[in-house]
Amino acid sequence: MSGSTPMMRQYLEIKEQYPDAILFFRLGDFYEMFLDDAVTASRVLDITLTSRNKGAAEEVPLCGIPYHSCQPYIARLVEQGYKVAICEQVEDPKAAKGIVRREVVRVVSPGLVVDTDTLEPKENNYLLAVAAGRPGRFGLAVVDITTGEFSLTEVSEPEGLRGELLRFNPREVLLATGEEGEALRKELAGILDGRRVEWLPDWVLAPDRAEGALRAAFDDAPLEAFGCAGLTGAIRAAGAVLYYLEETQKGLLPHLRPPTTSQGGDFMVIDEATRRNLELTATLHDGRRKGSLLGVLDRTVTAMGGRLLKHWINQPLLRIEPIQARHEAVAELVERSLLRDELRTALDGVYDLERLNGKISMAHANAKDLTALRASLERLPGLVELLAECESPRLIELRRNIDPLEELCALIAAGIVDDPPFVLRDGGIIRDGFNAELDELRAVSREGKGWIARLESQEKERTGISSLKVRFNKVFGYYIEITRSHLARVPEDYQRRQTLANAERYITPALKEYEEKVLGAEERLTQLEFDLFQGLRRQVAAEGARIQATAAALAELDVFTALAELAHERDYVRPEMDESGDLEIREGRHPVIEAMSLSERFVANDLLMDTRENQILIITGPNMAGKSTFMRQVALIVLMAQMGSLVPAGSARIGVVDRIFTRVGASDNLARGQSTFMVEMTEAANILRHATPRSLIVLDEIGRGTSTFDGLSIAWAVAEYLHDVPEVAAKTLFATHYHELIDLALTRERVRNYNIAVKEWNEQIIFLRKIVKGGASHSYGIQVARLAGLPREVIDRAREVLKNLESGEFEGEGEPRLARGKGRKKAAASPQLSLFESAADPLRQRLAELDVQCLTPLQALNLLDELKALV
Ligand SMILES: Nc1ncnc2c1ncn2[C@@H]1O[C@H](COP(=O)(O)OP(=O)(O)OP(=O)(O)O)[C@@H](O)[C@H]1O
Repeated sequence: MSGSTPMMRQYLEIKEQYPDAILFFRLGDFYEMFLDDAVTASRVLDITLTSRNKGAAEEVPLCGIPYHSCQPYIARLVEQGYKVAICEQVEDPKAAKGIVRREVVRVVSPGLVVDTDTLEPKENNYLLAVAAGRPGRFGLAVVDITTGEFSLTEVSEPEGLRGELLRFNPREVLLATGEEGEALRKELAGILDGRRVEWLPDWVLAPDRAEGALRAAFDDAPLEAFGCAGLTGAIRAAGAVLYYLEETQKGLLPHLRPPTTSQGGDFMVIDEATRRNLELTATLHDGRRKGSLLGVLDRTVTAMGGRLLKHWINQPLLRIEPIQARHEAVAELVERSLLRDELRTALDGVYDLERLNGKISMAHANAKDLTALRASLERLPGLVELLAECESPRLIELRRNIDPLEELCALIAAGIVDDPPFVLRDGGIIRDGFNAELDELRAVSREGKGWIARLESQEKERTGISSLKVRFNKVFGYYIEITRSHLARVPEDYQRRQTLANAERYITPALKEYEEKVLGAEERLTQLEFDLFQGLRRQVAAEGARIQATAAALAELDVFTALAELAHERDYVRPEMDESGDLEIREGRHPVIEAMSLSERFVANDLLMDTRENQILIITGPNMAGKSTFMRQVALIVLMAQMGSLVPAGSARIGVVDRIFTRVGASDNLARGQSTFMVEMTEAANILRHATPRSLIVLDEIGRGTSTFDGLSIAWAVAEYLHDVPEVAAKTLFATHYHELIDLALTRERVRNYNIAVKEWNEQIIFLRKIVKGGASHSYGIQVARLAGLPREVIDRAREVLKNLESGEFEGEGEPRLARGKGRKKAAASPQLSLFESAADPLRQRLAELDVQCLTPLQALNLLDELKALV
């Protein structure tokens, strides 16, 4: 219907290839959108919707934006999750026979933004592909096209996959159509919200094709070079990413780095729940950086450093030597405060070399980007010299890795003026003396302009007309303008060109001669400048790998100096690292809470955990006492130590931890269609399945989301399991309001009780914030409720009810009912406990038949259910 004109036919043909994108169709100085695209774009961009052939049967909705200010419009559409295909005129309209040839030159989507002005400087903008690997394994490929970073990972559990997705936090995710993609979408439910999902045809991910594409992208290197040989999932995901880049960027990106591959075992594993709960890079309540660990730690002065720091927080190390190497570098910079200041001052003037390099190699960079590169490179010799003083091996290595790129710096300095314009087509970019032809053309143009400028005063004098003016416009070029009242004095040699209401415009042969010179020279000039600029940009792009290597070294240097600055300011210490499995922290503090302005001073606390005597610490104490704070602070100190930072403590000895698990609070995950309790149990099951004796577990009030007895039973069983089963015997911090759990220490040798001290005073409680040995006898829930302002009657009645409950909780001899009985088979030597003292015989029998060793956590849960039914 709308294809009645050749242009519309061309439009529809192109649009057919990009059905899911909004097509920006270049028409002269505008990008036009038609039909449904126009309706959508006019709504999202708030621009006027008009139509072609208005009123006719073939009315076509239409809207447009000027091409020279298209960036903000593209950014807004992409921000809203749309994909934009940019279709340009690819031949000169003057030279075209018939309709101008048009092609899509680039597609922009949330994961493919190259206009770095619209991106957060200290955040990567990731595009991520997920693909299934060998049974039970998942591969991921991640790209940031602004920096050229490309990495592959394989994980072996769905939890790991979700954790990785959260770690990279991509704006766009690539999945294969068909069953595989559908299954992955279900697996990632909740996590994909707010991210664009692009569905790729499944043949793209065929293992052979993907492998071929990956190798072809990097000089046919063998897969071993990328460390991904045999990792089918990672290779397939890489194939997906490369395909999408090829399709949308029209050719691969020259600055894309060969991928690096990581697998389980390289970094500390932090699952999805733990990442969120510990608020590593975003807070739980508003998802912002401020208030998170990253928010506190980030003192970097460059965008590259900011992004690297985030990586480090997200990927703490496991091997002692590299951890210590980082500590040593930071510690040296803490000591040398003058050097640190100088380094930070020098780094402060360094622009985002990674993204500049990306722009340069994708040919998006303008002259200002090259001067920014030059200004950054000029800092390098100074930085290298400052680093010459350093002694720690990592800093010495960084110094070696900084390539001063002096010839590149000199090239840009010689070629580009100090403060060039943003626009590339209007000249004024290339420095005098860089190119002889350019200098000559400039001289001609200058001379001509000078002659024309002098003409005005000469002619005024010759004609005696004081209001005579020499002017220029695009239609007539240069002309002489004389007002009506002086027409009588116009000389013979003036030739009239135009008559206005109160003036006449003239030219002279000499004026036209000079005009030709000037305009000819200028036209040639701008073209030549543009060509020279492009040549320069290509020369710089050819050194992309060196720029990237230097950028990486600078980013790391920035992170070291930033961590040192923070450590100095907040009085952190260098932790001692070993493989002992112990955690010994003196005067530890919570890095984020201590940095907030509290009404009270932050109270430091000690901790001792090991695998011999202090494996499980049961922490009791009233609400609001500081249990969660204490446990999180331990986890954060361990994580900070292993990422290479110094830690907020008086002293610390950290036995390297392989995973940190947390089960904290009630984090609803209704998006996954699970209840609060179900989420809690799923997380607990995950912990029991994956913990190792080298792990650290933080359990905050497990079992709270169900009835008291059910919850207590589960908490009890979980603690016993962590104690008794050697394969999962992780160091565990277990905060609880079930005071019955204190009794676990009676029967389990590596369980210790602690509580957070409070003082009672006039029915009030005073929080002392000190962790002390022993269990708390009391939860003071009612006092805290009173602090919160519950009405007096409610508080009084609660006291009464509590009294009744408490009297029922103990038996005649004052023993808690829970502390008696048979307990698990394993603890034969200890006093026997049973939760089910009064149960009838079938229950006993069922219990006796049980082989606890053979139960999975899920079976254990089902069993509990069954046992309860028997009761
Ligand atoms: N060591 C400390 N020094 C100073 N203030 C602290 C300390 N620990 C905790 N606080 C303050 O107490 C508040 C409550 O702490 P937290 O949430 O850890 O208590 P909790 O015992 O886990 O409470 P609940 O059992 O109700 O969850 C914190 O928000 C913080 O402001």
